[in-house]
Amino acid sequence: ACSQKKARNAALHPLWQSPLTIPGGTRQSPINIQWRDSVYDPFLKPLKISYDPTTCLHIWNNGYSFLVEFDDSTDRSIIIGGPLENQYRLKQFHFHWGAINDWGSEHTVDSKFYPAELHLVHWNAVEYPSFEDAVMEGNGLAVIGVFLKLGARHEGLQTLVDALPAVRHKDTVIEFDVFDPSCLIPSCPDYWTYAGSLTTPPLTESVTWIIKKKPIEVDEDQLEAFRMLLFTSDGEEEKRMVDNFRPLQPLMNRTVRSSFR
Ligand SMILES: COc1ccc(C[C@H]2SC(=S)NC2=O)c(OC)c1
Ligand SMILES: [Zn+2]
Repeated sequence: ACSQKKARNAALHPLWQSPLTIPGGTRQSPINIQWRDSVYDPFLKPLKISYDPTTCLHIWNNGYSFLVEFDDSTDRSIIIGGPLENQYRLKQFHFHWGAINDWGSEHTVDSKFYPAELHLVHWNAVEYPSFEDAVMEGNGLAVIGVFLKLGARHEGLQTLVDALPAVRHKDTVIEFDVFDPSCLIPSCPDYWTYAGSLTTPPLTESVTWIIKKKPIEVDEDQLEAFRMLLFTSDGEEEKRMVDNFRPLQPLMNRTVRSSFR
């Protein structure tokens, strides 16, 4: 049986060959957000987002997702307010998606999957000297999650989609020097927030999650553009980059708060 398990594990994408849960993990992500169990917190502030589009650096395919990375050497692109004690600096954003539209998001709402989910990753540069340090601290990171649903074409996303063929293979990168990711965040201020973790190794429990209630709309061609990316490097047998989301994790002793009634 253990050799069967080993064989099954070997069939998994490297992302999931490591343990799916970390021993002793009490605040793992993603989770299902049960709307009726979330608790309205009147003390939650509005989230303030101020990004400088010229801090955008490049897009790269890291073999798990495609990331748009930002110059985080100054406080030019930051978020503040919401559930956060400090301001946090934008480091990168990336997406998770499925092979088909029935699944793809990491978080679910009342057990409903969305076809994709955007993560905007920020780190606490007020208290920690580097992103790598912040990744190891309970209040080190703040990730804004935005659900993508099938609908109208998203013009802001299209500039990103047009660049994807150039990063089709793992470890390819292209310059991408002006992009304002706030165009990917719904204007509706409503969000849920909870204490969680990275959703890929090292799975550290360092993320304050801010999950926007309203999804953004993207069209089928834009989702298909995500699905033509590859997990594999040029010259390797092609494996389509799809289903790059972690399974749901137990809520354990956590409450999800909402910024709205
Ligand atoms: C070593 O530090 C890391 C490693 C991996 C990711 C990406 C994961 S975590 C997340 S949220 N979604 C993802 O796919 C990081 O992002 C903050 C940070
Ligand atoms: Zn992510």
